[in-house]
Amino acid sequence: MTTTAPKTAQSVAKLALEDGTVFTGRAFGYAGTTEGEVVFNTSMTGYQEILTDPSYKGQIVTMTYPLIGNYGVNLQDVESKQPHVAGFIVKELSPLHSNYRANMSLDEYLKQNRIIGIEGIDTRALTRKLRISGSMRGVLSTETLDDAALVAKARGAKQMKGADWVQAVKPTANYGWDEKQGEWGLGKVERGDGLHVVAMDCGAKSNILRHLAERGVKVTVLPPDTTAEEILRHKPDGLFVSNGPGDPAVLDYAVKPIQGVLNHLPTFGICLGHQLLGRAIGASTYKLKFGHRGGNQPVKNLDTGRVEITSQNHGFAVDQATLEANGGVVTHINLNDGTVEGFRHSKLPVFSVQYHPEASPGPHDAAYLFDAFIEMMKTKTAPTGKRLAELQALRD
Ligand SMILES: NC(=O)CC[C@H](N)C(=O)O
Repeated sequence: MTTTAPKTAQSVAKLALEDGTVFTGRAFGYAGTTEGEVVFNTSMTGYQEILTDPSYKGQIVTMTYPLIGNYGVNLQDVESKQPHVAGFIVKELSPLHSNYRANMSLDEYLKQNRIIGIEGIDTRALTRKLRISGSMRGVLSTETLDDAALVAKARGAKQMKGADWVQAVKPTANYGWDEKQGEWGLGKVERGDGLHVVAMDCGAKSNILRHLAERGVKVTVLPPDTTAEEILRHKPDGLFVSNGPGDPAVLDYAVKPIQGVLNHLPTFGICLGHQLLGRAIGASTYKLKFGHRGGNQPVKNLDTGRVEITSQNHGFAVDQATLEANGGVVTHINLNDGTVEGFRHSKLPVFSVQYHPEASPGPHDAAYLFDAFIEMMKTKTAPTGKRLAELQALRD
């Protein structure tokens, strides 16, 4: 389907940052005013998966890749039911889109879902600012165009540090999941037929659950403010803790049930789930200066030295010293800044990664981690870095 966007006059939009910078561009998507933490993502494609990743709640995302929207939006590649970003910034919105699966343009999709966009600003200058000063609060507006008023509003916006955004995206009731990965095909995988996983949904990306279902695992999804008793009532073979938005340091209600089952259940966590598992064993978390968001983050397996290129989206990290002081063994680090990207517990069947093995968007290098989780449910032993590398090699 190819659509040429009607050439209507576009109205002005402004992005104001808390440091006083104001960018002026063209409005697209929905009209109005929005605020959030401004963060950048370096993925070249995958804007639809990024928009619908619940972990972006409360954040205005700028794409560093300069041309966005050329393949439109389809109704299959969503990571949740609707977009969650607080606003969207691109250098150039493609004036036409073309893809056999496209149902609509990015502009139409954002209008329908009430997401405000801005295009035509220098996203490279914006990203450099965020790298140098760190992520900043910002306001995106198509209505209030007074610079001083916008900057004042940005300075009053909610801080990401200390924010519980999980409440805004968590499910309200238990549900089952049976959608599979399907057409992408995973090649040789560890089968989990007959295994039952309880997944704690803090704002889970669909592709994580698809990866589990693809391997034959029965998945029961619970809200994060559950209890250890409720998790165990389902008689699962393992617990999975999902990704999600906001600051992990304030999510005691999600840490508590995890602590209650750690001695009973093999447990795997991704991103926020990794941070919550870290907290559950006694580690602390902290905010990174500008975080890691993109599809090309290099991660090193410390046991083998092997590097994988990973998909990431996080602004907080697990503190290495408190992790190691509480039985955590660091298995992976980020090669850009040396921060913790994965750990296992020295005694318990528990491991987790800060990055996204389900990709969506991003490379599939790390999909073997789902195989490792299935193996851990069978062996009741956390995988060493060496074993992870073996599982990875099986899929090369
Ligand atoms: N993708 C995620 O799960 C993000 C986790 C957490 N909200 C962070 O920013 O670090």
